[in-house]
Amino acid sequence: MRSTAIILAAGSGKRFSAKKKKQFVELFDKPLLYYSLKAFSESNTDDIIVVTSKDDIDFVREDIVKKYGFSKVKSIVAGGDERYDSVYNGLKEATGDICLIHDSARAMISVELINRCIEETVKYRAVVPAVTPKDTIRVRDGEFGGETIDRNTLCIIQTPQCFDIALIKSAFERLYKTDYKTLGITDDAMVVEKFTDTKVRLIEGDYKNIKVTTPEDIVIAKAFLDAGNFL
Ligand SMILES: Nc1ccn([C@@H]2O[C@H](COP(=O)(O)OP(=O)(O)OP(=O)(O)O)[C@@H](O)[C@H]2O)c(=O)n1
Ligand SMILES: C[C@](O)(CO)[C@H](O)COP(=O)(O)O
Repeated sequence: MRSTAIILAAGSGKRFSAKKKKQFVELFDKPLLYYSLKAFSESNTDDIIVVTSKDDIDFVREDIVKKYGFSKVKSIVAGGDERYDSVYNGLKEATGDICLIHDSARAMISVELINRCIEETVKYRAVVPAVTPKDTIRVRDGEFGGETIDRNTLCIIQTPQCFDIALIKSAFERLYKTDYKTLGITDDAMVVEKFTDTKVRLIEGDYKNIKVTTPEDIVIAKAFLDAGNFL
């Protein structure tokens, strides 16, 4: 089974509110995107597609992919306005049997989790990593807290989100035939479950697999790198 990873790096980082896009912010002299590319390159993934802003394609090719020798990268394509648009642009280039869709903002992704995702996707066709919340979770009700939800009935969804390639391509083709901008699509599992009859299997994620979203997160990511294999 051949696998293709789509590494998403075309966001604008509004919540990160920094001069530089978060996927290019450096940790130990390497851009955040480097860490996902390193992990997927060292994993059992066969091919990699990077999706980045049109203006950043040359930088990604010359200053990241070629500089660090990420030879599994087969193409670098332009992203779109929303995450799902970027995913769709990556899917147009994806080949093989299974596809792993990963946020480059989740720079602490491990080779172990990637390989486990591949193994599970070969069996179940649709797989996402998830972790159990550590905090108490409540529904918002205006300025007040609403119902408190039993956190053991909830899970925090991560990436890579992994699918049989024909399944995910078919789901996205159907998505774009609808009024998709009104659907509030925030991940790929939603698309598969809305537009196919496939249930998405949850596998154990990794608390280190955080999504760098606000400035505090880059400090946490640096601490994880500092900790190395200790954690
Ligand atoms: N149009 C987009 C939007 C997001 N992403 C990628 O999807 C991942 C998750 O998105 P998010 O963390 O929301 O990144 P941004 O959209 O950049 O952040 P913000 O919402 O704060 O602008 C990131 O790796 C981001 O680069 C993308 O490739 N194309
Ligand atoms: C795909 C995702 O990482 C799963 O938790 C998340 O939905 C991405 O959300 P974002 O707002 O695009 O960062």
